[in-house]
Amino acid sequence: YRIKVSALCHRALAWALRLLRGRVSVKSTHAFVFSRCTHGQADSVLQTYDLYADTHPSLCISPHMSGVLEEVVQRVRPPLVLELGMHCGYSSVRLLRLLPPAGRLITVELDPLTAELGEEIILVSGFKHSQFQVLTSSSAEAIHTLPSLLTDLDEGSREGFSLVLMDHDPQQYLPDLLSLEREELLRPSGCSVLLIRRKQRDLREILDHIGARPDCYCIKSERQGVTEIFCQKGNTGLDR
Ligand SMILES: C[S@@+](CC[C@H](N)C(=O)[O-])C[C@H]1O[C@@H](n2cnc3c(N)ncnc32)[C@H](O)[C@@H]1O
Repeated sequence: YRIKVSALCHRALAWALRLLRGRVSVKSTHAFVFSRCTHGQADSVLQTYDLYADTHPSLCISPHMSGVLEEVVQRVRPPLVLELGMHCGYSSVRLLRLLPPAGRLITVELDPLTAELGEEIILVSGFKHSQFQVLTSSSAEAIHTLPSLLTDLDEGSREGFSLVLMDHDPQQYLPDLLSLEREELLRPSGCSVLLIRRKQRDLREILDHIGARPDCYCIKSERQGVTEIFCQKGNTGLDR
């Protein structure tokens, strides 16, 4: 009983602190993580982020969402991943940590300062530029530059992305998915697209579209605010 009360008190205190501290601050998130984590250790960087998010407002994906994300990365073992909405690099580090040895992440962030600080955190986590690339632009602009970027990669990666994480602007989810399809950037053998839902209505438009295209898409799972859709030309709609 005492443990339950103490856990409740901790949660109430964390909630009150987050409320008092108000808006999300990229600089304060970066400064906290940079100064307190053990440099070179991705696990320490993630733990420090979690500590920060306990008592400050944060845009990073939640621990439950992280669990779903990691499960998908371990299952898909993607050689090439696209992340739309890098923010301070929290989900980027979660992705990079579990990629196969030759795996590569391309991550997109609209805000230049956020992109710069997020990139520094990814480097502090011990990852190298041979493993990831940050594109500082809107997702729509980035997608247009991707075909030429992919031609410089190895043969396996040139086939396209086998995992895409969308956690940027929900109004862009559908237009960006359509652009990725048009530019033939999704791996023909199949691509998992993870959609982060923060508000109930976030996915309405994209899910309507997916429902109307069973030849190309199926919904694989919807858990903890993360929806996984599987895209494949000639999809039979059967569970994979
Ligand atoms: C919710 S945060 C992403 C959090 C991140 N996935 C994590 O867990 O650490 C959304 C980020 O997407 C960026 N963003 C918003 N609209 C965008 C767009 N159209 N293109 C690229 N980035 C965008 C924002 O600047 C913000 O940093």
